[in-house]
Amino acid sequence: MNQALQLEELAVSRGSGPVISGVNLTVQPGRLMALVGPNGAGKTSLLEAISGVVPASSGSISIDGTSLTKLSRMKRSRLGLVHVEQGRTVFPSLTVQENLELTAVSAKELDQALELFPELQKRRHSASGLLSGGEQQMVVLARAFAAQPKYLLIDEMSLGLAPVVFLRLLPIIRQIADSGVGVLMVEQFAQLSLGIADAALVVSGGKVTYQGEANTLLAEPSVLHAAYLGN
Ligand SMILES: Nc1ncnc2c1ncn2[C@@H]1O[C@H](COP(=O)(O)OP(=O)(O)OP(=O)(O)O)[C@@H](O)[C@H]1O
Repeated sequence: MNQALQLEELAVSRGSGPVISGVNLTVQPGRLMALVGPNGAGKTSLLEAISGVVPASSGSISIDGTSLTKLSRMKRSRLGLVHVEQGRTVFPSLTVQENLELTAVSAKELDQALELFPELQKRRHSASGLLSGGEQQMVVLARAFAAQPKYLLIDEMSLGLAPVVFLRLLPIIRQIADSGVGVLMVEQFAQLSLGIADAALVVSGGKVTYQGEANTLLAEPSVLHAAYLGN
């Protein structure tokens, strides 16, 4: 069986009309793909179509050979697809541990998720609303990891964070991929996300304008620039 999150000729329409078309991609377990592109390119819409927040207008989505295209959001998550949506926050009155208990498969997964974040272990019994913005994003990420995803979609983890705080999260996202999770990460800080990624996908104007090794884009900024411009 083909172990991967796979999209074939995926298209998405929103109120304004088509926003994504003809997307083909494969994310394998243990691999990290950075999805970058200009504002309004359709990156969030693409993640939302994969997890089932919005329907795909055509094309197919599958994980490990099982088609997701017609499945509800809940069924997709039961198959191991976890989506950290843009602007997702903690439940502030719940402690760190209680936030993780909402998704953790068992106490073992909860502890494994906390092991990724020594900062959170120390604050395990603190109300999450009392944590810093960066620590709250760690709770969001830990909560996603505690759900034991096979494939993880992460949308703009850096939103509202100082770059220095985001820099602390990047190696943890790499660690999550190295533990065997396939990660597709949308990020406005293209260079930083490409720096930890294996593969890159650039979307501009709703179409894929680059797909390949992340290193190639880091080594050739002109290729990245051209892809952003839709060339
Ligand atoms: N809920 C919605 N209803 C109608 N149109 C939408 C909706 N959300 C997004 N769009 C439109 O879809 C297009 C793609 O937006 P999307 O948010 O997917 O892009 P993006 O690449 O994630 O942008 P950004 O980097 O600014 O978040 C835009 O033209 C946007 O106006």
